[in-house]
Amino acid sequence: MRVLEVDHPLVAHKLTVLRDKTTPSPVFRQLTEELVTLLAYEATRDVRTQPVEIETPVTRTVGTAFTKPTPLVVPILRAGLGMLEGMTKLVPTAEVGFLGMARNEETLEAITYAERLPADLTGRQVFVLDPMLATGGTLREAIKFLFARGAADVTCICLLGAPEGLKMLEAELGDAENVTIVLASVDDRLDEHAYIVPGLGDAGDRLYGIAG
Ligand SMILES: O=P(O)(O)OC[C@H]1O[C@H](OP(=O)(O)OP(=O)(O)O)[C@H](O)[C@@H]1O
Ligand SMILES: O=c1cc[nH]c(=O)[nH]1
Ligand SMILES: [Mg+2]
Repeated sequence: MRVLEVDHPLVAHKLTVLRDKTTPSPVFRQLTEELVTLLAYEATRDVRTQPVEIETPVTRTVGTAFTKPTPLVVPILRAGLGMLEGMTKLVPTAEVGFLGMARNEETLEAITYAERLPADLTGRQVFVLDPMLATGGTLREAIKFLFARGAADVTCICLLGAPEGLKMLEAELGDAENVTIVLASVDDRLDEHAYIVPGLGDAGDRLYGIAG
């Protein structure tokens, strides 16, 4: 498993405003989108491409095109939905599948309540979007699910991660060369409720309001 913490002043600045508890939802949504676009630039470095011959107004030349089938982007509902627009802006030809998952806040177990993905993901490159990697339970289940469907490799784009969650994923998937986690920051720790510290609070609530 590869972990890439993106070190860039634009990312650091936007993340600081995002963390601020006085930042209202509309600004939070806008910043999330902008951050994902910056992270996606790094996360797509190994996207599969092939040479393609084209004609410019001047001459014929060989350029680069995505290899088919195109990448599949999977936002994890709810909070991951706030990252979708930022990703598809950069990769507009990507297909999009959905996973609805929620962490039980008492047991911390991740449950899957919705799934709309191609039945066969054989050979597909998959980009998972979820802003928070706390205990890592949600991403572990999502990654397992995608490999069970045949995905070739999985890159998770997150805003924040906790060392505890990364350690757990490393222990479970450490040998997997086809898993990459790209984050804006690896924070300090989890608190007693398994919230990321310093974190940004509940990403879903800050994007969309309090869950029922
Ligand atoms: O690493 P974990 O400990 O599993 O926690 C992280 C998960 O918690 C949040 O979702 P949540 O369950 O709050 O659902 P929501 O997006 O609907 O708010 C977050 O978006 C992750 O999916
Ligand atoms: O800090 C955290 C942990 C889990 N889910 C969130 O939205 N935030
Ligand atoms: Mg939530």
